[in-house]
Amino acid sequence: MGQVTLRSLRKRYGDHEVIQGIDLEVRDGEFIVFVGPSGCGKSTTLRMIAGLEEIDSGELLIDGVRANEQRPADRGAAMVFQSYALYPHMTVAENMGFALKMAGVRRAERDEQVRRTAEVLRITDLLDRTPRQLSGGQRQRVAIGRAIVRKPKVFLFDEPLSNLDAALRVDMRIELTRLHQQLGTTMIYVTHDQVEAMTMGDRIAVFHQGRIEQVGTPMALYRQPANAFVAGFLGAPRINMVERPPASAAGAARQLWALLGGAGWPGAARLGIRPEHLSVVPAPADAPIDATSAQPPTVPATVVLAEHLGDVSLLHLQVDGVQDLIAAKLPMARVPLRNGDAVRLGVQSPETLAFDAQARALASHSAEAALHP
Ligand SMILES: Nc1ncnc2c1ncn2[C@@H]1O[C@H](COP(=O)(O)OP(=O)(O)OP(=O)(O)O)[C@@H](O)[C@H]1O
Repeated sequence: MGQVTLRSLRKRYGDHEVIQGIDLEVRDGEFIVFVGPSGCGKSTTLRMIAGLEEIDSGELLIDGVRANEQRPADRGAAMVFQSYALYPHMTVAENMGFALKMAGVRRAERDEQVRRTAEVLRITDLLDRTPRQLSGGQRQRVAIGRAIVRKPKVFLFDEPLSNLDAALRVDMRIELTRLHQQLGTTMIYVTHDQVEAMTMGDRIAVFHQGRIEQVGTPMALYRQPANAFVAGFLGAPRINMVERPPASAAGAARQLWALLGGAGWPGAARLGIRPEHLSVVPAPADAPIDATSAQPPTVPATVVLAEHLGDVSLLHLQVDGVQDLIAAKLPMARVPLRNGDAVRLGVQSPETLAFDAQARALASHSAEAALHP
């Protein structure tokens, strides 16, 4: 079993309350990702679960038993750090077997467990090396191996991939996901990388300023964020946020609001649309719009920056009277668009999100009808 319950958890450093009452139920066998910007309290929460930080108030339960006062070694949690924290003078095998040695496990049994774990992680040929003789990715595997041999109820990962280069991070993401499927052990994984969160977690907890904003599956958070912060944190490029235009705004700004279905959201202060839900076609900005045409409506825009990435193109567009640039993500444009080109911006998929003045998401109702009356 490896169920972790946080009840009204709080932590203060001096005058600064860095954890402001966190409630969370991590299910047995789940891979949950804590994600959020730097300083939002992810690591502190993880360290309180590990027993490396004291809990000021609230309750931590592991498998239903209060763990606030338990020593770290008695909690059944094993932590893997960003810095690997390997003993430099020990071999890989000694590093991996050290915790078992301290726990008084006999040599033969220790060696057997280290051998089996090394096979799972495919590092058998590295067992006699010292950490200095390993690459970053290999060191990280050893650090994970050292946690596995202890057969913990819960793995705690603190940004374990952030010292690796981009290609290796992708490999290790796959590796860790595979390991989770193989072991079935609860994993709590801290990262500020939204791609890791989206691809690895059964569920994601989005942290912000010492609180959890929302917990849910990656797709639920992506498609039904509770507020503008969660909507903006998941997804790259970020979701486009368009403020309700004042009556005096340029015609294009009001057209954009209408294009996004603003009429269906009387209480909305702003609308959000993801870059992949927009469409862009080349067009002279001053071409007359045929009001009787059956073509879906579009808005004139100008390409400020076109990034052609091979598979997709990212276009950053200026719409007259709209403060922020609008990002659109398209399959690599057949007609290559260049900086300065005039285009027409449309909506490909009617997945607009709406937020009130307090940045809370409004429930969807007639927005789709407004987009396609
Ligand atoms: N030992 C400490 N003493 C004082 N303040 C601390 C201490 N540890 C963390 N903090 C503060 O607590 C807040 C939360 O830190 P924490 O490390 O949990 O954030 P995080 O979300 O993990 O950020 P990062 O992604 O940058 O690691 C920050 O404002 C940090 O400066």
